[in-house]
Amino acid sequence: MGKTIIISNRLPVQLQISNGSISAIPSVGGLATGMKSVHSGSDSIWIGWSGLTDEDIPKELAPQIDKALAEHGSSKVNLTSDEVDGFYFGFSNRTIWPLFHYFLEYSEFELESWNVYKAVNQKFADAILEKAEDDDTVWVHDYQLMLVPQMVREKRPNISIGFFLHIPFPSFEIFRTLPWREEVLEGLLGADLIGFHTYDYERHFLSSVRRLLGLEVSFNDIYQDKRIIKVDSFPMGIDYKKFSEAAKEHEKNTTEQQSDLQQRLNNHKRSTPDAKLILSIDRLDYSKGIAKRLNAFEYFLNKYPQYKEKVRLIILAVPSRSNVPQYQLLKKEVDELIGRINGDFSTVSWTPIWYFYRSVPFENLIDLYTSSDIAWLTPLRDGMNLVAKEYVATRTDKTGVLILSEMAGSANEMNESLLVNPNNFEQTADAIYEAINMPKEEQIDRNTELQKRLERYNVERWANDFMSSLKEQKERDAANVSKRLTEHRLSVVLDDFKNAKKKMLFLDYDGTLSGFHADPQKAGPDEELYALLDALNALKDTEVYLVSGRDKETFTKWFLPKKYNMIVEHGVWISQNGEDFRMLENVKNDWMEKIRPVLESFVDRTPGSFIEEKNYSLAWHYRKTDPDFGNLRANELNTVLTSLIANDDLSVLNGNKVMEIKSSNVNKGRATMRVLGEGDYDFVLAIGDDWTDEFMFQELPESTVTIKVGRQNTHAKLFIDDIKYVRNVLKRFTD
Ligand SMILES: O=P(O)(O)OC[C@H]1O[C@H](O[C@H]2O[C@H](CO)[C@@H](O)[C@H](O)[C@H]2O)[C@H](O)[C@@H](O)[C@@H]1O
Ligand SMILES: O=c1ccn([C@@H]2O[C@H](COP(=O)(O)OP(=O)(O)O)[C@@H](O)[C@H]2O)c(=O)[nH]1
Repeated sequence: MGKTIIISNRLPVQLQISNGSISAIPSVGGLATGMKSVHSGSDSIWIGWSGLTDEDIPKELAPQIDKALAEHGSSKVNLTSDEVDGFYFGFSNRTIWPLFHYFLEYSEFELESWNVYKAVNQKFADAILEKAEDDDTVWVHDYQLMLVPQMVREKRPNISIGFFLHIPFPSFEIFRTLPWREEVLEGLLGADLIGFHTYDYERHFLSSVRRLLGLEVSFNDIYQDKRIIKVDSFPMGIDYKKFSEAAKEHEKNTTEQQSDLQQRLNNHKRSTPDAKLILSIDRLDYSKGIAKRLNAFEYFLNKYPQYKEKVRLIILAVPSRSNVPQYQLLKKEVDELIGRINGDFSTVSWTPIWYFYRSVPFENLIDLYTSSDIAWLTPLRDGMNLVAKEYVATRTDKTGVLILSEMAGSANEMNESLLVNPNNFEQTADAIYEAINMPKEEQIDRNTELQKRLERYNVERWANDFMSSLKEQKERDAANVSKRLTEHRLSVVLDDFKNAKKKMLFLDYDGTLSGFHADPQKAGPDEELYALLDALNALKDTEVYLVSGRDKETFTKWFLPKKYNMIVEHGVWISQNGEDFRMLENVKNDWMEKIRPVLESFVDRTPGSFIEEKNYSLAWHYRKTDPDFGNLRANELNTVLTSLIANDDLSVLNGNKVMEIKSSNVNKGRATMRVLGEGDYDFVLAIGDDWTDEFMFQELPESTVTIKVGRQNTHAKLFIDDIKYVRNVLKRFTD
């Protein structure tokens, strides 16, 4: 097991140079604060941006910079100020951040900053490649580095790569507006495991992958050519012990040991013992809803005037991304709002809002958390919001009320808090009222549950879960690879084939010999395929059967003149040596009158779907339908049909974007077994791609070489990645 390489834009510390000397200050923001705890306890290296541009660093200080970072287990990626502008202040925070937080109107789509984003992602990938060995694990973090997984994968196909997104993944309707949406998805799919904070973000991502890349998704696996990518949700926790113990220590402080801030907070408590302190802490970011919170506070004071002079709101707004115009505007808006509210409501002995625009050291954070009766955290959108968790962790006596926005990822796990929609002032004002008046016992009950969960699923557990899931995914991949039809395995199969006396090849058509097309009639054979099938049919002592679910008219047109052997409609019809099709099974089709209207009603209600009518079966195709909607309708149809056909001898086959209703005693396994019974074959091969081919894989004799096209679960013994490879393999039989 190799080392772990953590990679993120923000390192655990930010370097500053003043008067020729370097200082390292802790980074603010959930990614850095949370990952810091994970990093400190392991032998990982952390690669990221130091916070200084190349232009900021005098040549003579360069070695000291590396040394200062190495003390924190970190190493840097060098960025020029133009790169920081285009990559960080540009594409990351003027395009992706607003878009992924549903601020579509703030998103700028500039080709120039996209190009810088790509180039800088390449720089980060190169920094990993420089340090990584094949048995290392690379853990890439966040939206600034979404192209890195694929860039590393290209150069190191076997390395283990995890990616975690710390912000929301927006719904498809929002994500689709990004001009470079496919590139971003493909970048992420370079990872083996992609993690999100919540199931909602995960399903939005999967929906975009299905719709924009057309990839097959089964549960939380994405099937991409030769790889399976796992997607899952891992809600990030906090270093619970660090916060709860700091709070316990804090209680022991004598007055002299207390910070200035704590003394100021104490004065407040002393002067107005029955007044409540409400705390709001965020980076100054429009996604955090600070301006809205101020308006809601004003609304509260007007709705419940009895609380004037009885509540005080402390706003800690941490400076963030101040080169981005939207953040500058927000700063102005917040300053003005606070000025106005304080102007309107202040009395001689009371200012309703205390405002701090800065970041504070850890000990002051603990002062604020432990002194506040209520934490009011109502982002408009937030990937997780760790502050909410930190506040609860510091409540050593279990009192305190958390008012949390439904739009924060943490709301999913913090049901015992007062959850509000930040846009609903009425509800928010009532929540503040409820928080002020909540009996102590109820506060304790709620926090007891919250603390139990936060203590159990802490940041260490979160990181371990992610890493074990990544490891499992790699092992699963390796197990899968053990079934791949490698060159070595193929040569064994070819030897057996050559040494056999009487040989049989069963070949499925769609998805095996030919690719899919939205219109099945357009997926006809090409010249290369005819040439291949001619060559196979010319082989000595070898019989070849095309085994398909297709109707006999289509195969008559495509293949009868070639005199290929064919089994169609899953085994209803057979044609041998160019003879007309004859029935292999005695089946009826009078049931179709009952089923057809049901399928027609589904076609009417499912745009893009259509019915294919065969002699003895009906198929409902939904390849052209929106994938989520198609699957939903397919499930619905399955339920309707299952009850409808309960007394008939019919079954429903769920194929690749098609549902087919046919006689139960017809399937490819039974049909191929009948043909096989006509001779004494000592080599049999069956190859197919979908569910209907599993009948062959299961029913043919154990010695059969069964090959699945694709990576989905199968009864076949071997798998092949794609159609192109199928053709190459079959060509080898003719050499
Ligand atoms: O690095 P910055 O541009 O200064 O921004 C600070 C971080 O903000 C974002 O934090 C997110 O991660 C938290 C932990 O998972 C989560 O609780 C929060 O909801 C997110 O907004 C950003 O994702 C990080 O990359 C930044 O470093
Ligand atoms: O002055 C401050 C204020 C906040 N924080 C930390 O910044 C993080 C904020 O993370 P959160 O997930 O709430 O939001 P983000 O800023 O990452 O969007 C939390 O761990 C806080 O403890 C900090 O280090 N110094």
